[in-house]
Amino acid sequence: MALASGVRFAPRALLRPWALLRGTTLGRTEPAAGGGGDGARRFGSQRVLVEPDAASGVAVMKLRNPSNALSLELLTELVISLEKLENDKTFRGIILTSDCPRVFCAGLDLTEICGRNPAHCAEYWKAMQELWLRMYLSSLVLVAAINGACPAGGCIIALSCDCRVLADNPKYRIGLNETLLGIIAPFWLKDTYVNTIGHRASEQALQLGSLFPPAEALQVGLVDQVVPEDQVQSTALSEMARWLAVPDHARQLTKNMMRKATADRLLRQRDADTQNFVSFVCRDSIQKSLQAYLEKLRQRKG
Ligand SMILES: CCCCCCCC/C=C\C/C=C/C(=O)SCCNC(=O)CCNC(=O)[C@H](O)C(C)(C)COP(=O)(O)OP(=O)(O)OC[C@H]1O[C@@H](n2cnc3c(N)ncnc32)[C@H](O)[C@@H]1OP(=O)(O)O
Repeated sequence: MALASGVRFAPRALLRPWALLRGTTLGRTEPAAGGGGDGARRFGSQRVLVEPDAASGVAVMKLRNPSNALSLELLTELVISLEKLENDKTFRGIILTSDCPRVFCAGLDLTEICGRNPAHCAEYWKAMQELWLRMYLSSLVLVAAINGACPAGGCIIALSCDCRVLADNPKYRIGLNETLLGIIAPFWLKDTYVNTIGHRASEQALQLGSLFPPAEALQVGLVDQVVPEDQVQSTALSEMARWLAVPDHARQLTKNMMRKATADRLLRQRDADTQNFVSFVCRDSIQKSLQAYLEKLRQRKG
C-alpha cells in the first residue's frame, strides 16, 4: 500500500488492513439504491459506504460508525476507500458526509486512547496522521457535506477537504474545542486552522476552544456555505461542479503548492509528533480527565 508519507509509517492495522475488515463488505460491489446502470455500483465497508457515480466522476462517501467517532477501524477503512478512489482514474471528486443522524463526526474515538497502552496510542495517532496527510494532499476534489455536529477531530476531517457546506442547524457546531477537554491541538492541526481562517481568528478560537454555530462558522470562514439541512447534498454537488470545472492538472498543482509546506512540516516531524501525543495522553492526569469525560458523555445519553 502506497503511503502518503513514504516509508516510515507502518502501523499494524494498515499493513494488514484486510484483517480488520474480515466479515465486512469492503471490496464487494452492489447496486446502489435506485441505481443499477453504469457507474451505479456502490462499495464499502462496515463503517464507510461509497456511492460512486462514474458518469459524473464523483463518489459520495458516507461515514457510518457510532457517532462517527474516529476509531482505528474507521480511520483504516477511510484510508482504504480514499486510496481505491484515488487509484481509479474515473473519479475526480468525493463528497464526504455522514450516515449518522445529527453527527458528522465526533472526533477522536476517545476509547482508543483511554486505558490503552502506549503502543496502541502510537498506532492510533499514526493512523490519524495518515488519514489527514492523504486527505489534505488528495489529488481529488474533496467536499465536506457537514450534516451534523463537527467537533475537534471531526473538524480536522472537514478542514482537510477543499470546501465545506454546513447544514443550518444551531446544534451542528464546528471547531477545534480541544482546550476545553484539557488537550492541545497538534501543530499541524493548528497550521491547517490558520491556513483556513487566518492567524488571529485561529489564535482566539484555539485558546477558547470555540465551537462555532453555522452563521459564525460562515462569518469566520470555517465553512464556505450554510444551507438548510435538506439542501446540503445538492449544494455540495453544485460546489463540486464548480471545482471540477477547472482543469485537473492546474487545480491539483495549485492545491499542492498551497498545502505542501504544511504537510511537509508534519512529515519531517512525524515520529516526534507521535511521541509527543503518546507521552501526553498517557499521563495519569490526562487519562483521568479522559475517563471522566467519557463517563459524562455516556451518562448524558442516559
Ligand atoms: C504536547 C503535545 C500534545 C499533543 C496532544 C494531542 C491531543 C489530540 C488533540 C487534538 C485532536 C483531536 C481531538 C479530539 O477529537 S477529542 C474528541 C472530541 N470530541 C468530542 O468532544 C465530542 C464528544 N461527543 C459529543 O459531544 C456528542 O457525542 C455528539 C455531539 C458528537 C453527538 O451527540 P449525540 O448524538 O447526543 O450522541 P451521544 O452523546 O449520545 O453519543 C453516542 C455514543 O457515542 C459516544 N461518543 C461520542 N463521542 C465520542 C468520542 N469522541 N469518543 C468516544 N465515544 C464517543 C458516547 O459516549 C455514546 O456512547 P454509548 O453510550 O456507548 O452509546
